[in-house]
Amino acid sequence: MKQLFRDVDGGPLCPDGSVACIGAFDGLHLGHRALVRHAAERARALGVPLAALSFEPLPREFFARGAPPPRLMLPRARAEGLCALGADVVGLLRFNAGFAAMAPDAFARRVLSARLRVREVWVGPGFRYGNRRAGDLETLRESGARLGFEAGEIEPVQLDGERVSSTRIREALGSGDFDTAARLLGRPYAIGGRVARGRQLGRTLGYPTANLRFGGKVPALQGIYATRVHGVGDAPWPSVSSFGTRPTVDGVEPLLEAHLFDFDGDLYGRRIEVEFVARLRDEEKYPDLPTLVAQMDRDAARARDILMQTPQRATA
Ligand SMILES: Cc1cc2nc3c(=O)[nH]c(=O)nc-3n(C[C@H](O)[C@H](O)[C@H](O)COP(=O)(O)O)c2cc1C
Ligand SMILES: Nc1ncnc2c1ncn2[C@@H]1O[C@H](COP(=O)(O)OP(=O)(O)O)[C@@H](O)[C@H]1O
Repeated sequence: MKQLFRDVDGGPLCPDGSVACIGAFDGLHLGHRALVRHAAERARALGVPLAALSFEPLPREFFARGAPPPRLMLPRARAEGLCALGADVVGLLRFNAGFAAMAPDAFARRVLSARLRVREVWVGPGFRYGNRRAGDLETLRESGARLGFEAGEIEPVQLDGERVSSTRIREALGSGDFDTAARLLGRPYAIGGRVARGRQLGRTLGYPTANLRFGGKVPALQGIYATRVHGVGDAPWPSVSSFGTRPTVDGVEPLLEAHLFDFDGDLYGRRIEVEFVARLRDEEKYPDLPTLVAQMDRDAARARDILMQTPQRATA
């Protein structure tokens, strides 16, 4: 990670100026990538750093409160992805009541001007910001005229005649359509994290599983999947994974658990990425553990077959 900040106020982060791009950036799909890459080119042309601005929690999570909408990626993966696309500074601004109440011009003054000394700001089509979503490209340009920056928006990125959006990706993931999700994302859908300890029951069932927490967020998919785990061997590791609350063992917190085929070793604390290849079924509550294990045997056999027949999806 290059430089991460979370607060609206504080000292200038880019004293010699910057180019900024702003978005929720959930998923970092083809549209987000086009925006960040364009802003990165502008930053290079002007010889200043690129600041990518996003929010945590996501605005729609903040407003939904009780029933937050599912999300595609955790903040760490989003920040790392933004850096990989060319951001030198990443802002994951704390989206709280105070932030939501900020007028558009105050956002421009405090964040864009005081903290980042922006010279250009780039946003996606239809971008809105500030209290009651009152800010748009026009208000950004008005603030810029006073504060000394320019603002622009990129063309919408389309796929199959429709705009690429996080909503379309959530829908594709929900129905297990990983080909469509991968085409919208420009890479296969994967969830990364650090392997945590569980109840150590898996090994007694013959299925040790590397567990990833989803940080209390609502994932965009649930069920049993054929997967490939990145970060263990040199090549993606064939595996079968469960993403759910484990009703059979009275689980509560949703966990992503990956069982790596023909692997025996300690993964605790390791950073891995679980790439989703195909959906096998919904999670079920079984009457006892032998019934669950018999089903896991069938899941594992099917996952092996599918993985053998499915080539690695490409990254754009
Ligand atoms: C392929 C696979 C399928 C699973 N299917 C279910 C399921 O349908 N219902 C369920 O309650 N748990 C399911 N689980 C989760 C197990 O209950 C869990 O892995 C087990 O309790 C071990 O937990 P531990 O990692 O905390 O030791 C599945 C796990 C795997 C690897
Ligand atoms: N084939 C395997 N797939 C996944 N994890 C494995 C495997 N073999 C050993 N492990 C290790 O065992 C741990 C999982 O064992 P498990 O009994 O399910 O414990 P826990 O409940 O703590 O996840 C993993 O985190 C990893 O360190």
